[in-house]
Amino acid sequence: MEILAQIWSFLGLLTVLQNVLPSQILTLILSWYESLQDLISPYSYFEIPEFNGYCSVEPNELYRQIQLYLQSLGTCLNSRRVTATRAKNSRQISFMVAPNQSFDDTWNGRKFLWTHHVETVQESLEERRSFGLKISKRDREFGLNRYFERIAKIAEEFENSSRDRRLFTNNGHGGFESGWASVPFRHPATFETLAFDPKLKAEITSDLTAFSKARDFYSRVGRSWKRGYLLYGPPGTGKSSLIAAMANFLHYDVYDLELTKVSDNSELRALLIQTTNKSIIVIEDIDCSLDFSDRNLNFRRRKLPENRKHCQNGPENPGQVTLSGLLNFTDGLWSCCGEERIIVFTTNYKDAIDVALIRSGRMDMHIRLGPAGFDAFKTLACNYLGLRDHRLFEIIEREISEGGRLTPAEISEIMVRFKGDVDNALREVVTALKESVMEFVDEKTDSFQGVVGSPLKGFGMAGKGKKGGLTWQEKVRCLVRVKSLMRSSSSSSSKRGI
Ligand SMILES: Nc1ncnc2c1ncn2[C@@H]1O[C@H](COP(=O)(O)OP(=O)(O)OP(=O)(O)O)[C@@H](O)[C@H]1O
Ligand SMILES: [Mg+2]
Repeated sequence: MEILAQIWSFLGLLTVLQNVLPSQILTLILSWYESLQDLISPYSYFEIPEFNGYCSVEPNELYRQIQLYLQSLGTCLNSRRVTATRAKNSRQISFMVAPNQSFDDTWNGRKFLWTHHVETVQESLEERRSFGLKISKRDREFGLNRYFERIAKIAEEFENSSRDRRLFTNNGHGGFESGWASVPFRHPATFETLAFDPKLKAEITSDLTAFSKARDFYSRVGRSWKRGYLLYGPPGTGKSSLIAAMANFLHYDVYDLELTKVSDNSELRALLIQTTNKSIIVIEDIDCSLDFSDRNLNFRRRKLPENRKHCQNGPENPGQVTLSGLLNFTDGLWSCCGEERIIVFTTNYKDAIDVALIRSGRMDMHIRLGPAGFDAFKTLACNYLGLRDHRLFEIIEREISEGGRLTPAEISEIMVRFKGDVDNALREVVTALKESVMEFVDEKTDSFQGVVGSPLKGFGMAGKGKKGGLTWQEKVRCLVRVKSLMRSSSSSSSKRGI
């Protein structure tokens, strides 16, 4: 009350003085009064404006961090009025202290009183926003820096975990502005739902975590903060799903770059410099997308076109971007624009790629995805059928160990078809595994016969024809024999220096 009375009388005095004193003297008196107040008040006051400087458009990072920090408290904000908003196409609700309302924060036994100031500038009708902080002078000395550090940390974590991520694609119209089109990224794949070797999973997740925390490391060693992954393996083994899981794990945006739609290297550069930090740039089927001829003519003569027979665009239509153009961005001068980016190439045929593109430093981690092992099968059974164990698991494990090769996509397709009918789903998996063993044996016996003549001679199978009439058990036995024969034939070949 006493302070109020003081202010009231001061304001009265001020009005009188305003009429008699020049404005410079008035300003001086005001600032003396404020200094005096600061001296006797037990509190310190801070003003954190939205922009750095009065007429500046440069955002104040501290304001943004405080905003995120308050948002992270969500419904725990103990302000009398809270505004709740949701962006279009978003699932996230954001909470914020309503304009000109206050909020109490307590940390380490110290109190911080925040006020969200919003005032409208009369001439332009623009809103000027800031946060005001009131703390006791004692706390200012002891804990303010650490309190702001804590705010920055929580704000970053909240931003990473809550921001809506987007999936971008180059729409092929070219040009700087219209290069990328985007939709919200909501792929459900995670490392928990992915079915592959648990050791490999752990290796990838720890590599990603280490990368995302390595800002200081990369700047210390003088490298741009990015990492390359090459994912290779047959169709349906989970390459695209793994990319989605990586993006979900790190909370990154995804840029799906369709190289065949990029007209030339300069358009590629324009597209890539528009990509944001904390993103994964994906080039799928790299072997079908790139002209490898400019760096390595021998490679092209040697390996093309037979290595591109599988490409849908046809072996001779890989797009106009050259290997040099891409390398210039992956680790040339342009590689330093932007940070915290992951570049992922996928291919079904690793051998079809120029080694220059996938050497370490460019593609740091090479990940082979193959047919489902027993662990992968168990993950799929748990995801699709809700099963942790079943009497047929043992048989399935044996089939897989004896050479049954189904991709996770094939197994999931069976499980979707028989969902709700666990026994039949598993029986179907067993049958499909057996068939895959037979196909494998057929392939191998064919190729082996090409090398050393008929391997079936001497197996007691003569007269049954080349492969026909064999049961799958016979074929498995045959395969084991074929394998050992192939081993001995290759070792004798190498001894002979072939
Ligand atoms: N490892 C896996 N774990 C769980 N599901 C998988 C896995 N691999 C494949 N699938 C299932 O199969 C479907 C196809 O997989 P995905 O597109 O990731 O394969 P891909 O290796 O990228 O194939 P392609 O080489 O044809 O592009 C996915 O939608 C997913 O349901
Ligand atoms: Mg794919």
